Amino acid sequence: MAVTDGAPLQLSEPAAAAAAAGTSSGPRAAPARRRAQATKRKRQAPNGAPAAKRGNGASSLPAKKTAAKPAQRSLKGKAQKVFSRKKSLAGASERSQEQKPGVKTSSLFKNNPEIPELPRYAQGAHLGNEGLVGSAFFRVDWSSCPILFVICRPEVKQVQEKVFSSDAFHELDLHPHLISTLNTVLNIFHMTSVQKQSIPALLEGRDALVRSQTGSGKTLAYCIPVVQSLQAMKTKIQRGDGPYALVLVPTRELALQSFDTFQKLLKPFTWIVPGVLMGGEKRKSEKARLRKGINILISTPGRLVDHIKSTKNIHFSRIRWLVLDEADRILDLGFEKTITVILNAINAECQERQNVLLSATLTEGVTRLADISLHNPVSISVLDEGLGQPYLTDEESSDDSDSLSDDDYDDDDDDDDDDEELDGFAIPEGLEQYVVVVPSKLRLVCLAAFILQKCKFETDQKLIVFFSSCELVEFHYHLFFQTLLGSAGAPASGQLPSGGPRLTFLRLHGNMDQEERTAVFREFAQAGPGVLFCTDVAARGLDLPQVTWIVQYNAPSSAAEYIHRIGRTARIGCHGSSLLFLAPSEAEYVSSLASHKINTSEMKMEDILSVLTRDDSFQARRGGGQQPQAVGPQETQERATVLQTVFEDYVHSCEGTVAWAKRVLHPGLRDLPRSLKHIFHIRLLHLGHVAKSFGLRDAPQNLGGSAVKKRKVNVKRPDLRKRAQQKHLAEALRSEYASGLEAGGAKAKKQSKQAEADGELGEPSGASSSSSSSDV
Ligand SMILES: Nc1ncnc2c1ncn2[C@@H]1O[C@H](COP(=O)(O)OP(=O)(O)OP(=O)(O)O)[C@@H](O)[C@H]1O
Repeated sequence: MAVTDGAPLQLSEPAAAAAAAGTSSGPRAAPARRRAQATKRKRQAPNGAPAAKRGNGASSLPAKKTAAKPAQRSLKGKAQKVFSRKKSLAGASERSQEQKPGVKTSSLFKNNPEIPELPRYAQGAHLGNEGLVGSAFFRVDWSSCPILFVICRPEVKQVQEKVFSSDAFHELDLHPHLISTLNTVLNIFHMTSVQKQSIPALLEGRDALVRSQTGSGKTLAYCIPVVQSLQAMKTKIQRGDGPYALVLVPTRELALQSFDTFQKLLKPFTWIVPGVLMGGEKRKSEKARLRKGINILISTPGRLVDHIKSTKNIHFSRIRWLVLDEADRILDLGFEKTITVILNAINAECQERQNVLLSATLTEGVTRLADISLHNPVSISVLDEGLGQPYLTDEESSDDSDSLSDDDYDDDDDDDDDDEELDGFAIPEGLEQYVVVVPSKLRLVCLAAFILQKCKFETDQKLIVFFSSCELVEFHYHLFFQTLLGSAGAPASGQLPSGGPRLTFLRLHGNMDQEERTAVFREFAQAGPGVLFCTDVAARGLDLPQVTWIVQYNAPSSAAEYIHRIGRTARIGCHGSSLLFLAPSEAEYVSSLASHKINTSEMKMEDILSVLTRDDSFQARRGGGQQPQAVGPQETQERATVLQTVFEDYVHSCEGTVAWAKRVLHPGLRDLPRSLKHIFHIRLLHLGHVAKSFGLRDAPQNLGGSAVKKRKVNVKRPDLRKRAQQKHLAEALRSEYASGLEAGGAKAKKQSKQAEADGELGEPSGASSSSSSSDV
């Protein structure tokens, strides 16, 4: 991999000097002139970043429903407050620094909990830098790491699956134009393993239950037989005939993806018209398209039910194919009842059809769905033999995703298993998985350093960074965009080679309007190097080419989610890597993953941070420039402090951003599986330290200085405890729904009702979610 020199990022002198001295210039120190200049620039996009609403992430506006207006406003034009290239601004800042003592940036490297040693088989990875040795890096403070644990897990192997077969498409009995489209338009010649097994069976007219790893070509496995059979119908299909094939997918992006694939395959068969229905689109124009006729109908379940109820021109009398893609996800999102309504509607009009159900995992719910939707199906699984049963037993499958109760926060109740459905699930061979254990205080700088490492010092890097909620995505997107883009994203500086890496920041989550989501999805799919900040809205099924790294900044809610997230890289036989961030108190999660045959290697935080020594933008400056620069670990620490100061200065540059940072700080309030509560729990984190990872200088008052104290009170007073549990539950539900995917809880119900009223049911329906999965 080519390594390039980094472009220096020019910190204003005082910021650097303050950081070197452990201080920073506070926002109030900024003179009026500087503010005025910043305001003047407000509407100018930072260098290299467009000012459009969407696009490469240049927008200063958080997505519609996410961030509060004051915070939005405060963000505009702030970036260069810190990264000013203008001497006059630096000078102004310097003067203010002299006039008013700055705010101290407390040490990032003191009083951190010890980083526990991971089991030997989880180690060995490094970034390729001359390493800093971590042993002397931290002072142990056991008081902030109250729980000791012993890691003990079985040795596991990464499951591997042969992606490609040696069989070419032309060996199949397909229309020659279909084969040439595959070869010339899609540039595809040989079948993947799952295609090799599925396509012949489907061409024979069988129903099929298909299970295969992420990125193994499942979409074409059903698209090809559908197109082949429809173009071959004796009576030529007319547009006005309506749907011959119905494809149900869980999310809008997947609907678009499937639609794109059909569109390509149908190029030689122009009389067959594909169409997509999905939440977020205008219902009226969808009705008009239905009236004209759609022969291959791709839809999200909620929106289809909406049309079934309200659109006269929808009928299923000619349906020959029913495809349920990502069936596990459809059920996870609470669409069981919705699917039942759709099945009943189709069955009422036609019985004779082929049914295909594709799922990465086979839970009990998926099995039930297969039972009611498939007839004598062929079961296709291209996983290694002996990797477990395709179906789960009742005991293995505890489908409780939508049955949260107060007990979810009951510390004593650990009788549940989080991610039961992974037996036999495959991780692509070319995927290397890493974990980095980072104390809370250093989280933010570590993520920034990793992004800089990949995007500034390496070429052709495309990263997806997963967060657990829309708010977290918005917050970090803006924070990084405003503070880092000056260095890596706007390589006007001569040190980056011309045509070299150019950093793009994008974000994708469920609170963005559909137009923006579609644009971002398409842009990132086609983009070169860049970083996509997202929720799990992008975790499943999305085919985003050439993604090299998956970063999980917030841990996934289950091992299944972990696999879906990392499945966005190393697709279709390519190589890719993933990195999971964990706090020291969360290190045991490595064992939990290993128990599901998910084997990670450790990446050292020090190695990630050491990239900062290659970037003189973060050089700490000393008074008069007399003292020698630090070297080795000390230099890394100083530069990390400079970077943290940049973040803190930015966040504290106005009340809006401080308030925003406080609002998104909800550690441990996510809907995590009960069996993992002992790993991911707010009481195990030091809130003051966590606050630093949001660019805050102190722990927010309203969250209390010590979560441990809170807990003690709650233990003594059950009534308070219960109330706290309910509050946590509400937060968890809100957070999960806010990811744009998960449904459940009062808010989801309310939203669903609203959506029903608006006729916008493309996204998961809370009403459906609250229904019991056993209804199917
Ligand atoms: N036979 C093939 N040869 C080369 N590339 C292929 C082949 N089949 C599919 N692809 C490409 O592989 C990528 C992944 O395919 P696809 O999205 O269908 O995978 P998937 O199994 O549905 O993944 P996921 O489980 O994540 O949804 C796509 O870009 C697709 O064009």
